[in-house]
This record gives sequence, C-alpha cells and structure tokens, in this order.
Amino acid sequence: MATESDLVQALEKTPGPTGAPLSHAISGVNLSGGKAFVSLAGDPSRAKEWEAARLAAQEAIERIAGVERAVVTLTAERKAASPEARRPSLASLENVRFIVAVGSGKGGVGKSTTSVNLALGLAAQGWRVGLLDADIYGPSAPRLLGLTGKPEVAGQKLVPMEAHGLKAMSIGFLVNENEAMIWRGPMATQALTQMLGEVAWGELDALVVDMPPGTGDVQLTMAQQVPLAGAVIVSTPQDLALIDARRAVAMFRKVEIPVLGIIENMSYFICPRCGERSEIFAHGGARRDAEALGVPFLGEIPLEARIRETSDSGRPVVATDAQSPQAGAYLALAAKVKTLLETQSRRAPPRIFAG
Ligand SMILES: Nc1ncnc2c1ncn2[C@@H]1O[C@H](COP(=O)(O)OP(=O)(O)OP(=O)(O)O)[C@@H](O)[C@H]1O
Repeated sequence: MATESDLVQALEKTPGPTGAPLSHAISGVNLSGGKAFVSLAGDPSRAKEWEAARLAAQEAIERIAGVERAVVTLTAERKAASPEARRPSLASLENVRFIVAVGSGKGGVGKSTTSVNLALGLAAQGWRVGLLDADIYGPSAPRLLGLTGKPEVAGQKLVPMEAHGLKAMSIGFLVNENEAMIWRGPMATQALTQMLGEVAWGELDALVVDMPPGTGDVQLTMAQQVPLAGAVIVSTPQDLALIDARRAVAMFRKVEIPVLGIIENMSYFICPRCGERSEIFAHGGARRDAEALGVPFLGEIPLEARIRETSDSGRPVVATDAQSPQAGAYLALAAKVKTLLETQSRRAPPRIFAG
C-alpha cells in the first residue's frame, strides 16, 4: 500500500525550478483510494518552469505502485513562511529544513526527555538532526546528553557540541544553571535569539527545540520569532497537566504554528517485576484532548525507570538501547513526526495559479 510518505519520497528525487528537490515545495499532500493530491508552492513569476515541475511531479507520483492517478496543483509561495523573510537575522538557520518546537504547558512533564529521544529517533531514520535546549530556566541537555565542557567558537559563531550523533546547543554549556534561572523576559528572549542566530548549525534536516515550559511571554515571543515548521506538545495524563497542554496548543495556534500533535508521557506503568500494567494517572486523557482539539494524537510513552535512568545519566534510551520497547515508543513517535513534517508543514492556503 502506498502512503503519503511515498509521495514525498518520490518528489525528493525530482528536482524543481529552484534546484532544490520538489519535496521542499510541498504545501499539501493527500492520498486516498489510490488518488494522490499534492500541492506545490512556487513563485508565480516563474509560472512556466513551475508548470513543467508540476507535470514532472505528476509523472513521478503516478509511477508509484498503488497510485492510480495523481493531481498536482500549484499554489503561490507564502513568502512569510520562509525563514529568511520572517527573521533575516537568523541566517544560520537557512540550511535547516524543519524547526520543530517541543512544548508543554507545565514543567516536569518530561518535555526534555521527549525532545532528546525524539531528536535521536529522527536521526535514526537517516536525518541530520540538531537539538536546541531553549529551556533557559532549567537547561537539561548537558545532563541528558552527557556533555561537559564549553562549545568552541569559529569565526563569529558558536560550534554546536555533538553527542550520540546529534548536534546540540544549550544555555547550560555557556553559563551555570543558577545564573540562567534568574533571567527574566527580554534577557531570556535575547539569549534564545542568540542561540538560534549565532550557532553554526550547518545543514540539518531537523532542529528540535526544547522550549521553556509554560505559555508566558518568553514562549510566545520564541514561537513568533523562530520560523517553526510545527510544534509537538507533551503532557502527562493528569487533568491539571492537560489544562496547561490545551493552553500550549492555543498559544501555537495564535501565532499560526501548525500543532503536529500531542504526546502522552508517563501514560501508564509496567511493573518491572510482574509485568502488570497500571494506569496511575487515568491514562488516555491526552488522546481525548487531542481529538477534541482536532490535532493528531502522537502516542503514549510509558512511565518507566529505564527511561529515567538512561536520561538522567546522559545515555538516552534511543541511543543506547534502540531495540528496547522504551526506545520503540520514541522511534514510532519520531516516524510520525517525520511524516507530518514532510506532509503537513508549510501548508499554504490554496491560491491556485495556472501555468
Ligand atoms: N516516560 C518517563 N518515564 C520515567 N521517567 C521519566 C519519563 N519522562 C521523563 N522522566 C523523568 O522525569 C523527570 C523530568 O523529566 P524532564 O526533565 O524531561 O521534564 P521537563 O518537562 O523537561 O522538565 P522541566 O520543566 O524541568 O524542563 C526526569 O527525571 C526524567 O528522567
């Protein structure tokens, strides 16, 4: 059975008028009953070249086994969605294909653990991935990735540190934790902007941004300033955490960042001795909320001592025990996020133009 991901892959091999693969221009993908509908965002002033690209895309998709018919339409490029247009000072992000925020309405729900394992899960699928620990009030990337020491400086830029195949930057590499904790509003925002703009990220398929918990001014400014492709919200199943998760969804929606979905962390507990499953916090609330809010539910991560031990000792489970069921939960999550990024992000309103 062909999937939407196969359509994206076919366009990864088809160059477009800008020289970049046509998959970079996708603004919408849908596959149902063997019929593929794809929209490509292009520059209307180069309509002839885009018309040729449209036909090439149609042919490439119709060659996929299981696709009977492909309809490819052109939509006008939404300039505001490109990193350069929204934030000229963030030039060092221009070779980053997708920037994904991981947010939570509330602290301590496992946002950082999820960010690290999600980033590793994306890397496990062949992507080049960076992790920006933007949680300036409680930077945890140094601990989670087992990194010590200071990043090097090359030219005017900080060189990201590397661990388990990820590039990483954290305010925790630069100042001691207590110092960052006392920063307020504008100072915190300024530090974040610098970490985005003054780091030599290089070419990345995805930069996972571990956001500060909550939905205050710092988070809102960050969501507005960074050219985010989408946001993932982490919640635990308790009612209070879910109320805050709904606020986080509302915050990203307010600034028109697509919410890729909600993850339920610490969803259930499997007793390591008897294997019995207990639903300590009335599991399932995040799935119901996701349905009510009309956003995808991305999955459940169990509450497991192994996840805590590996995270807290700098050996994240996806990097050090990829075959374990715990890593499997994160790998499944990463696969969903990858597909959503490739198919949902940059979805422009369909202003169709003819070639
Ligand atoms: N699924 C899980 N199973 C067991 N322990 C977990 C799980 N997820 C996170 N933890 C543990 O819970 C604690 C808090 O997790 P983490 O630091 O990722 O949360 P956070 O939401 O980023 O917190 P903060 O608000 O402080 O940034 C850590 O000790 C972590 O190891």
